[in-house]
Amino acid sequence: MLKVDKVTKKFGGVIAIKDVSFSVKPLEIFGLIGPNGAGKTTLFNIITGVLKPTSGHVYFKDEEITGLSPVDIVQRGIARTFQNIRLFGSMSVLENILIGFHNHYKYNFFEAMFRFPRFFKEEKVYKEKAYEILEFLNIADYAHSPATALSYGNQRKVEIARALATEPDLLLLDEPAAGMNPKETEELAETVFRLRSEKEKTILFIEHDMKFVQKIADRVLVLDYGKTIFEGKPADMMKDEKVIKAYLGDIDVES
Ligand SMILES: Nc1ncnc2c1ncn2[C@@H]1O[C@H](COP(=O)(O)OP(=O)(O)OP(=O)(O)O)[C@@H](O)[C@H]1O
Repeated sequence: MLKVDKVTKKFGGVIAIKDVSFSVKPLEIFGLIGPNGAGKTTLFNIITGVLKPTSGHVYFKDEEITGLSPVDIVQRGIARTFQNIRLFGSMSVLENILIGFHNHYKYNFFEAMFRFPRFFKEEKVYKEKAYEILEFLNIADYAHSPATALSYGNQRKVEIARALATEPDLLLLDEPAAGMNPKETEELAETVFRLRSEKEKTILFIEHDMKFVQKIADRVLVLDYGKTIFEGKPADMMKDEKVIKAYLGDIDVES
C-alpha cells in the first residue's frame, strides 16, 4: 500500500530523516515511534506532500507520489490528522466534515453561487455521507454543535471524521491519543480497529502512549535521530535494547 524507500530529509545542516525505508501493507495498523525530534512528523509531512525529501522515494499503491502536492496526494487516497487539533472552531461539527468533502465536490463556483440544482443534489449526498461518518464515530448527536464545544476526545474524532470524508485508503494519525483520558484512549483503540474491519482503512500512526501502541499496532518502526533503530512487532520492540536505551528508558511505559 505505502512504500518509503531510502528517504533522507535535510534542513540546512540538520538531518531530520536519514535513509529510512519501510512498507505498510494493506489493512495493516503500523506505528511510528521515537523520542521527540526523531523525525516522525517530518516523515508524515513527506508522505503527505507538505515537504519534499532531499533524496529517496515514496510509493502509494505501486505509483510514485514523491513530491506531489498535498491536494494530489489526498485525491490519491491518503488523509491525515494533526498532532494539534486543527478544527474550525466557529463552525459546526457537520460543517467541519463537509470541508473534508471539498476535494470531491463536482459543482463549480458559479453553480454553487447561483445554487443550481446540481449543487443542491450534491450537497444533500455529502450531508448524508457526513452523517454516516458521524454515526460511525458515535458523534452524530453533536452534528450542529460548534466543534470547540466538544470534549477533547470527541474533537479528535471530528478530526478523524474530516479525514475520512476525503475517502482515503490510508489514514495517517499524528498522536491520536495525546491528551486523552484512559476511557477515551480505550474507545480510540476500538475506533481504529473498526476503521480497519468495517471501513477497510490502512492506518499509519505516530504515538508516544506505549500501552496504546502495544494494543493496536501490528508492526512498528522506531526512529532515533532520523535513523531506523527497530522494525517489527510491538512486543519485540519493548524488549529491544537499542529501543530501551534510546527511548523507552525515559518514559513511563505503563502510562
Ligand atoms: N522546518 C524545519 N526546519 C528546520 N528543522 C526542522 C524543521 N522541521 C523539523 N526540523 C528538525 O528535524 C528534526 C526532526 O523533527 P520532527 O518534528 O520530525 O520530529 P518528531 O519525531 O516528529 O518529534 P515530536 O515527537 O516532538 O513531534 C528535529 O531536529 C527538528 O528540529
